[in-house]
Amino acid sequence: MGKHIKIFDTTLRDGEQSPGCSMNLQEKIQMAKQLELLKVDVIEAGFAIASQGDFNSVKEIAKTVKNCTVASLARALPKDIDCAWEAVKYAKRPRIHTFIATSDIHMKYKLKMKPEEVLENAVNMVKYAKRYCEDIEFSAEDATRSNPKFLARLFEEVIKAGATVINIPDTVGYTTPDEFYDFIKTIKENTKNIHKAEISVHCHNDLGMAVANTLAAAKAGATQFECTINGIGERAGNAALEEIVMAMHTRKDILDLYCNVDTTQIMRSSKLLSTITGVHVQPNKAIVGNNAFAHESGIHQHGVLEERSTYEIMTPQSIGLSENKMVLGKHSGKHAFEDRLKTLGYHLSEEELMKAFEQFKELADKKKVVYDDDIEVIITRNAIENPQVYKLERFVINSGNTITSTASVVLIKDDLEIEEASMGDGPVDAAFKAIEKIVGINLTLEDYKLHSVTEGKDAQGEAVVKMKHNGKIYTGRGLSTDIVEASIKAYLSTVNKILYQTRE
Ligand SMILES: CC(=O)SCCNC(=O)CCNC(=O)[C@H](O)C(C)(C)COP(=O)(O)OP(=O)(O)OC[C@H]1O[C@@H](n2cnc3c(N)ncnc32)[C@H](O)[C@@H]1OP(=O)(O)O
Ligand SMILES: CC(C)C(=O)C(=O)O
Ligand SMILES: [Mg+2]
Repeated sequence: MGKHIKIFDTTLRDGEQSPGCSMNLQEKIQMAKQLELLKVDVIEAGFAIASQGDFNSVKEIAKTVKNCTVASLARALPKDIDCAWEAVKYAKRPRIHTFIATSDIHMKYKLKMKPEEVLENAVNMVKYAKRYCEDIEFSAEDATRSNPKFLARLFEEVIKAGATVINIPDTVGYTTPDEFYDFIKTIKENTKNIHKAEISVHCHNDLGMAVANTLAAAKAGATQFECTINGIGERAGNAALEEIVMAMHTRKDILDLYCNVDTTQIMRSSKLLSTITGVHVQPNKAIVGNNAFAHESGIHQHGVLEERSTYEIMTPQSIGLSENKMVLGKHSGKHAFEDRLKTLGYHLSEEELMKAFEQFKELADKKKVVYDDDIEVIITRNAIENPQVYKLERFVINSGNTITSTASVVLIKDDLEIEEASMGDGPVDAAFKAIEKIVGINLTLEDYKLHSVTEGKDAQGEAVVKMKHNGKIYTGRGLSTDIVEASIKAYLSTVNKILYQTRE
């Protein structure tokens, strides 16, 4: 089973300190309920003295949440502790979390206090908080840049004063995994009564090592991890809860740690937070990023289709996603394309498949993502296509609002290139006139429509043209991410239809 780790979620406190991540009362309550479903052990609901709104949020969360400890942060000041208690006292399991900085830099420049004053203050405030509440967490802010001997002495005294949890924050995200391991080991070895308190760690991500540092701390004896959903928090954020939890889950073989978190609630928690704050996670974010369970390249898609574990170390279901994503794009291969066709209900012959795949690759070179709609369009267009007498090779358009549009079009017929140029009333008209010169049949344009048939900024446009020839109307369609090209293709498809239907 391994060592049990308590998960202390500070999304609503440190997380909320991220620029742009403020939440109102209702949003905080909603998020707290989701954290309860996620089964975290502690919810740090806010910093009660920060504002009336924060006080109300902590108080309402304390009243609402039943299955987690609810904590409020408080500076080492009586007024902060009074306020924190007034807010958390409604909780089934309340905690006051008080802190003071212990590094020389913070003590000298920020607090303007001597180390002995800081120590005395810390002890007095833990005693003060203890009058209210049994569960007291004490944090030594900027611990990793503090003198370990001083820190051990201070911890020993605050444990004597009643602290139940000793938190060792890497406030500025400065440490490294090996260093943090050694640091905690030293603290443990030099704090005589350390066994009377839980050791907690709180890592920031300034150097991108918050999760690694957190996990390294467990080996040295930490049993509470402080973290946030999506890794939000001051500056570069805090250790991301989903990364810590899934690392423990996926690598139990070497980490030998477990926690109570229901991993299937991870995605929902991440999405709820993004929706509330309007701050989206980067697509390549571990665990909860849009691409974390997506495969675009052919070799990977083929591997995953054969056996998921070739390229997936966790199941999407384990974090609450229904399935992985096969994104079709220019790096995709035939296996994934054929698999998608089957999912869409198409069973093509080898020849049809090769043709459709070629068209798909051509399209994928122009579009970032080829959606199911794009594929449907390729297949249905192929099914209703007439033999192509003329094929578009290339075209050049010169157009603008102060010049007459000109088009030069090259078509292929019987493996020969035929080129013509023309002026026109706009780029499409110029292109149509150039084609007319090449094909030499008499056509009257009756109708011309253009619309988007697929999604995205690079959606495909479909042009539909109706042409009159010898008293009969012929319809042609053309598809491209470029609307002039779609129009030319539509025109050519009409021409080919006429030539096919009037052949002798
Ligand atoms: C590492 C962390 O994440 S710490 C938590 C950071 N979070 C926040 O600061 C968010 C909420 N903060 C706030 O709303 C405000 O800063 C308040 C209400 C806490 C304090 O506001 P103000 O009274 O206006 O003080 P201000 O924020 O400008 O300065 C901080 C004061 O707290 C003191 N202080 C800082 N930390 C501590 C501490 N742990 N214990 C005691 N005093 C402290 C500073 O020395 C400074 O004191 P001074 O006013 O006597 O110079
Ligand atoms: C208040 C403490 C725990 C903190 O957020 C930090 O040191 O980063
Ligand atoms: Mg912090």
